[in-house]
Amino acid sequence: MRKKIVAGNWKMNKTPKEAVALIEELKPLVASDDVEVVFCTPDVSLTTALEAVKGTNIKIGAQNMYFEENGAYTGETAPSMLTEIGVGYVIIGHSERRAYFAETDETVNKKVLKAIEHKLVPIICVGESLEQREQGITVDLVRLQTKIALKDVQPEDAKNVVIAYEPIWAIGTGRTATSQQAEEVCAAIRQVVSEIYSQEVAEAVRIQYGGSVNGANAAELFSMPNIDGGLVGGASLKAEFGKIVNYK
Ligand SMILES: O=C(CO)COP(=O)(O)O
Repeated sequence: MRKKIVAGNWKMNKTPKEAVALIEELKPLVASDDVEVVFCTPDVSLTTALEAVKGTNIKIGAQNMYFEENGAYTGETAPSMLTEIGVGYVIIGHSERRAYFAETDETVNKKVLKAIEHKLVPIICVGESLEQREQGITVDLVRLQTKIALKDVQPEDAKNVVIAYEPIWAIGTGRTATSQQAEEVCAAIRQVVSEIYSQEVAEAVRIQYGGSVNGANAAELFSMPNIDGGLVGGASLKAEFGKIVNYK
């Protein structure tokens, strides 16, 4: 049985002080033995966030990292900088990074490989635009994004990655994919993982849905057979996140 994983992507929200206040508010609400809970905070809040979650099951993740070890890459964060402070997860290839910061399937793959080398769990984001959905190429596109992201990833490592299916048209719009739409694409992702590796790897890999997940729709989405939790934006910054984690 795959353990569900619900991650909050805080995006560029909350100063370090605000992050602590939010974590203190959410701590009692997100307590769960069944669900892995991750808060992905801005980099400058990671240290205080790690302090704030001590003694709980909550894990802390970053929202991005670079694929080099160190060097002249102004403004970037190296994987060892994350692991040294105790970060365990990192979002890779979010559609906002692809749209505003020129990330490509190839840089996503480099980051995934580097994250794995450093024993960070990558949360790899894939998903189509509205135009692509209307063209009927969603599954083709998401298959391709998944294949390129996992290039050269070894089967044992692939079992531990998390893939987040986030249709761009559903992000921050209040327009959630229906559970059938989300399930169809998450099933297609699991199918491509089984084609690349094996049924065993496909059964192990966790696939999240993201895009306007809220307290009211989480239960239906997360009960679908191929949806193993969610990557949550707006609603992860509110008490509502507790309802999403405890969706049952
Ligand atoms: O982009 C998202 C999570 O990474 C989803 O954002 P919203 O939940 O705000 O739609």
